[in-house]
Amino acid sequence: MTLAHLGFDSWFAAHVTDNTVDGCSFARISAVDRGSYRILDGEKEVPAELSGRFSYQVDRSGDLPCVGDWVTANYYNEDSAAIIHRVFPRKTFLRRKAAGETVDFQMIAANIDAAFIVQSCHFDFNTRRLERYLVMAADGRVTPVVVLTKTDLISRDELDRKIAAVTAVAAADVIALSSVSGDGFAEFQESLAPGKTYCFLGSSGVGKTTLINRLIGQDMFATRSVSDTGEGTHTTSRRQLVVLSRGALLIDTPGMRELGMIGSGDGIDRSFEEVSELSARCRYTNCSHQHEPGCAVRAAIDNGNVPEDRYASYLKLKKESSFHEMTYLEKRKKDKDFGRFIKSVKKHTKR
Ligand SMILES: Nc1nc2c(ncn2[C@@H]2O[C@H](COP(=O)(O)OP(=O)(O)OP(=O)(O)O)[C@@H](O)[C@H]2O)c(=O)[nH]1
Ligand SMILES: [Zn+2]
Repeated sequence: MTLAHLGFDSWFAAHVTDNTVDGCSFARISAVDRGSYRILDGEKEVPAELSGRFSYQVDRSGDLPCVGDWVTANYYNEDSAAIIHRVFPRKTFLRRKAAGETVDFQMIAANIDAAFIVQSCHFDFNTRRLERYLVMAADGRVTPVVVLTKTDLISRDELDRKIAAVTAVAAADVIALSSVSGDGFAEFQESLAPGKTYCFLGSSGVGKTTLINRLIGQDMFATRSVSDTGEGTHTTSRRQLVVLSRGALLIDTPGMRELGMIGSGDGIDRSFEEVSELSARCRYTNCSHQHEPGCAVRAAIDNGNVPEDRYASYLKLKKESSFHEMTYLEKRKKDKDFGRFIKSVKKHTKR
């Protein structure tokens, strides 16, 4: 297996710099457990820790490596352990607000090509909740795919209505399946591309674990737990990035299972594009869309082009996220700094 099989593509190759390379290898973070890491390079998976310099330079938790990150590392002790020197810029990410009053974000996973937003057709189905997950995906530029599970529990008509309700709020593909009858599973599995990274988001009980276990199946590489390597107390965590037998990559972290808090306003504007586009057409640039004359948003609600409840959830999400806007802007600036740093060194990526 090569780095390309683990998802190292031309985007990352273009972000290689002389600085990042000097004598280091590239690897992908496969597990994080309280400051200790596991890294994978296609041939081996070893425990790793951050270099002193890196630890010292990191000033916010979001800059620490998370599952799915590409890093540069030095191996030692006959390649049985490694030191992490740098984290590559993230192509995409999932993050949530850190607990408490801070404005920091907690990175949950990076470099995910598509997030499966799972809702059960049965009890969990809720388009408002779906919107939250869509915003979270849009925030980190992850492509959302909606998966409706437990189709065995409802009629075909009801399923059609649910699919229509999803497509009304989500610019995303919709997959419907049942892990009990097996309907839709094969198509779902075939939609996973080798070398692409996926994850599952959704409330507890919607059927994520059932689906993941079915995908992983009996694959030994995927299911062998990290602790099996017997390397002591730091390796008790389960591997969080697994390679499925058909070559697709799956990220499943404990943090992903407790998602719920949204990230930033930018994601909201992206997933409520029709609303944010309207607001650009209001007469006043600082329009509150409440009673100003020439308000394009109110006009669209009044003539039924934008459903009132959709607009209400847009406002609600905006309000929740405004507190974190600052952090996001800071982050953007940082990304720009990273951009300046880019010098392509393609020869280092031929492996
Ligand atoms: N009828 C039906 N039940 C299902 C289906 N998929 C899963 N279940 C059941 O739903 C329950 C919850 O499934 P899980 O896979 O544990 O759900 P989860 O989303 O992983 O939940 P957490 O582990 O709490 O995050 C279990 O009792 C499953 O057997 C399905 O397609 N149809
Ligand atoms: Zn307005």
